[in-house]
Amino acid sequence: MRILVDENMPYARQLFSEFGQVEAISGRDLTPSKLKDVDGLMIRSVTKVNEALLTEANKLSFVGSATIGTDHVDKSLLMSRDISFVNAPGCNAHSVADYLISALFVLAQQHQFNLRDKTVAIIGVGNIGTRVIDKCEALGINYLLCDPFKAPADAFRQYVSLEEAARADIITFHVPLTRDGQYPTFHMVDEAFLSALNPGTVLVNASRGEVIDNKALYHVLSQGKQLPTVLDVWENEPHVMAELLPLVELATAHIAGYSLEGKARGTEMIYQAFADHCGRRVSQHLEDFLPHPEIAGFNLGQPPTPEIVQRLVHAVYDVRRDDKLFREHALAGKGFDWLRRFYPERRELSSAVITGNPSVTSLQLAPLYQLGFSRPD
Ligand SMILES: NC(=O)C1=CN([C@@H]2O[C@H](COP(=O)(O)OP(=O)(O)OC[C@H]3O[C@@H](n4cnc5c(N)ncnc54)[C@H](O)[C@@H]3O)[C@@H](O)[C@H]2O)C=CC1
Ligand SMILES: O=C(O)C(=O)[C@H](O)COP(=O)(O)O
Repeated sequence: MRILVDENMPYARQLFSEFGQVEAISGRDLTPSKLKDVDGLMIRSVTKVNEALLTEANKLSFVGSATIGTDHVDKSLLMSRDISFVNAPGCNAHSVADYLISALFVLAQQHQFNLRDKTVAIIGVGNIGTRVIDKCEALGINYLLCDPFKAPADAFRQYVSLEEAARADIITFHVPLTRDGQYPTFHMVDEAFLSALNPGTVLVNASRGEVIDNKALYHVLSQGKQLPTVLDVWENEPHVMAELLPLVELATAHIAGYSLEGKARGTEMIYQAFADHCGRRVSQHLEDFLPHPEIAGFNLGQPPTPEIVQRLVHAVYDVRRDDKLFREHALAGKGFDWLRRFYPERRELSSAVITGNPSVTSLQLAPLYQLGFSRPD
């Protein structure tokens, strides 16, 4: 059996070798001829799976994407050709939510506001949005939910319209990229949306670049409207709109989901699905591969104050590291893709165990666990 795996997929060679011959490829540069006589194709979001790519795919029976998003894959085409498709729902949801919290702490510091006085509108309440809710609750931040698909069937939570959500202090997008239907997300943030926002509204996009019309954003920001903006994703990646970069407060190379755990979980999920597809039992597990984190935990000598919580989060992941690298390299040559290919190891908050000395009660530590840190065994 021949299997192609994206080179940016941790542990893929070890896992998929048990099924046959594995070749690592650059997902963005995959050409049709590479798929001749290939049985399984394991990709990430940079590989567009369409008619053109599959012209020489004479044996392909399985495509796995180690990602949450699936907008890069023509699923009906795969179905029509009897090729199984599997993605990895939720694999890096914790990672994206960690990214958001790390970014909000930075903005709160830069703009001298208290997150507890702010309301966050969460647009898209799926795997990521739900984790963002947990983190907001852990930090005592108010939130509004906007998800027209979830709202009708969710008796436990209240939802608001996008117009109401737009009045929040912070708006964060966790939607898939869609172009059809009643609530498409393509350019859901356009010039009209941006113009209607109160000055000072914080915008965060860690979903897909095309959710925000980048030209409109540039236009509104360049006219001097204050909208502190965090962009992890960009229209036309890997080609970032250069003029927009200086106007954005935090800028990163589509790495919100790039914790080692998030990426490795994605690989493991499609490995398990491929084993099923082949009628085999899995014999390897992620926990056998993940290395010990550099920061294994913290022992608190006093109850956690907001400042301590921020320092703990930034000790595990500080988005300013990635923002700096982005500004130095993203616009040059293959900079955007290299920042992703050679992404420095980053761990999820859950990789750090929090304990306290006897003066710290478990009740005082509970919000840290809700935020995503781990409890001792
Ligand atoms: N920046 C990054 O590194 C990453 C980005 N993503 C992006 O985040 C997206 C969301 O991920 P998950 O939460 O795991 O997906 P999910 O499928 O669990 O949740 C998405 C939610 O968005 C809702 N939604 C769809 N259209 C909407 C609209 N017009 N308005 C409001 N809500 C809408 C859906 O009903 C659903 O509840 C992915 O599709 C992917 O594009 C995912 C992982 C990493
Ligand atoms: O999971 C998703 O959806 C994502 O956006 C990925 O984390 C993005 O990473 P690549 O697939 O582009 O490496």
